[in-house]
Order: sequence, then C-alpha cells, then structure tokens
Amino acid sequence: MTSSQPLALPGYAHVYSGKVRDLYAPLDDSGAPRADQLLLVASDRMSAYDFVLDTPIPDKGKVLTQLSLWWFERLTDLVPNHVVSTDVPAAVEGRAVLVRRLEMLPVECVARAYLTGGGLVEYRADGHVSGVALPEGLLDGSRLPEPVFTPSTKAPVGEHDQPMPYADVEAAVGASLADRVRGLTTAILARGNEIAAERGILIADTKVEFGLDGDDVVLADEVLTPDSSRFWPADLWEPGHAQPSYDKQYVRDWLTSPASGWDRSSGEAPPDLPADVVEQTRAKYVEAYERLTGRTFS
Ligand SMILES: Nc1ncnc(-c2cnn(Cc3cccc(F)c3)c2)c1Cl
Repeated sequence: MTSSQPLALPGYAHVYSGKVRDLYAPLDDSGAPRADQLLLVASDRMSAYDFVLDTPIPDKGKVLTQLSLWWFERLTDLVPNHVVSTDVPAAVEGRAVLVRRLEMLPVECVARAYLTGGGLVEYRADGHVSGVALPEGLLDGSRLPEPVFTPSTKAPVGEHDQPMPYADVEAAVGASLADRVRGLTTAILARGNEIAAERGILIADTKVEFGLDGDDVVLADEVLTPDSSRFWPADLWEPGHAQPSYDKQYVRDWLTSPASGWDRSSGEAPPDLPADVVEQTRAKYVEAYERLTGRTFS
C-alpha cells in the first residue's frame, strides 16, 4: 500500500485523498478555502485487487483526466457538468480539473450494459439485478437488452459499495431526482457505448456521480474512464467467462503469475511491477484515449 503523502499545492488546501485521486480546495485572497470550487487531481496511482499499487503508471492521471474531459464535452446535450477550468498549477498540469463544488447526491450511480461482477452474482441468485428482471440464460459478459441502473451506497473508506435498492435511492433523494439520475446514468452509458463500440472498446458498466447546483442536476466526478468503468477490448468479447480488461489485464496477469511471487490470498500488499508491465499498461491507457478521442496523446 502506498504511503505517499498528498502533493502540497501552493494556493490550495488538501481536502481528501481517494485511492487514486486527490481533492483540494482553492484558497481565496484571505487564504481561506473557497466554498464554491474544488480541484480534482488524478494521480498516476493504479488500483488492482483492492490494493493501491506501489508502482505508479506514468501519465495515467493525465490520460484519464483528458479522456474524462473529452466525454464531458460530448455529454452536455444530456446533462450539464461541474467543469470550471483546466487552468491548474503546473505541478498537476493536464491531470487536474477545477470544478464547481456541488451538493453531491449520496448515491453511486452505476449502470450496466453487460453482465459481470456483482451484477452477475445477483443475477445468478434470482434472475434479477437491482430488482430488474433479466432474460434467462445470460452468461458472464452477456450484453443486456438495455443498460440497467444498479445504484450502490458510498461505502466508507476501505469497504466495498453495497447494492442500493431503488426504493432507497428514492428515499434518499426523492422519487423525481431518483428517476432523473436513473435516466441520466443509463443514457450516459448508452452514449458511451455508441461511441466506444465504433472504436473497438466495450464499456461494460460505469459509475457516475451527480451533484446539485441549486435545482440543477450536474454531472460531477469523472466520467467513462477505465477507473470508473470496465473497459473491454471488443475483439476479444466472448460471453461465458471473465472478459479481459482493456487496461488492467497486464497487471492482473503478472500479479497472479508465479513471476510476481505474490499470493493474492495472503492479504499481503502486491510487489512492485516490473518496468515492462508498467510500460505495457501505460500504452493501453494511451491507446484507449487515442482510439476513443481520435487525438494523439502528448
Ligand atoms: N464537483 C464536486 N463537488 C463536491 N464534491 C465533489 C466530490 C467529493 N468527492 N468526490 C470524489 C473524489 C473525486 C476526486 C478525488 C477524490 F479524492 C474524491 C467528488 C465534487 Cl467532484
């Protein structure tokens, strides 16, 4: 587990650190944290098997930030977003975004276009996922007839998000807002897959977060990145077994190979990654960005 201290950013106060991202508040002229903005910083840290790996992936934070910004631009017809500016300190250039501080809704808004992970476990138990009946005979990796809203609670640090019945979402934010974020979350994933499928990437599921700015529902956090979503290479898609991850497979394969000397069941932190695994992983993040956006990563 990395024990890295968050970067000190002059003119900003550190607010919170997630596994791979850090949150800061800009300071106002009197040196007090502003209440209306935040700085979202994406690190080069990578998470695997619920551990934050000690070995950073160079440019990961920048690639995912630029990809998320690209998706935000393509979703404005569906929903406004929290982006204020990319004019950020040089130390975090390209991997940080200045955003409007919102009243975040207490719901991890997840939508699934393909069945796997926790959704598959629920389906195998009773043919439903998040209370929605699915066709019989679906396999690991099966495409769903349409994206399904499968919200979860925001678990405390170190714990897994828990499935949140839709009735609990309504109780938490009201029926109208629940219906709104359900519609937006599934539409965002559908839009993402329309664009990604043409570029050889399947987005199996995604997590988005919404906040309120007054009465406006605003898309916050990050959107449709390999950290917030499962990215699968379309050409290897084959329902019936776990699909290879577009970006994480090299790391998973090495960590679970004898070469790493790591025993996943030991509960011990994984070892450092070898340079070739780091570079191959970096290349997959860059490849995903370039294929989706049509831009050259620099
Ligand atoms: N626009 C907003 N307004 C208010 N709060 C948030 C907010 C709080 N937490 N998170 C998740 C997170 C994003 C990055 C780095 C982390 F450490 C944690 C997002 C946002 Cl994005």
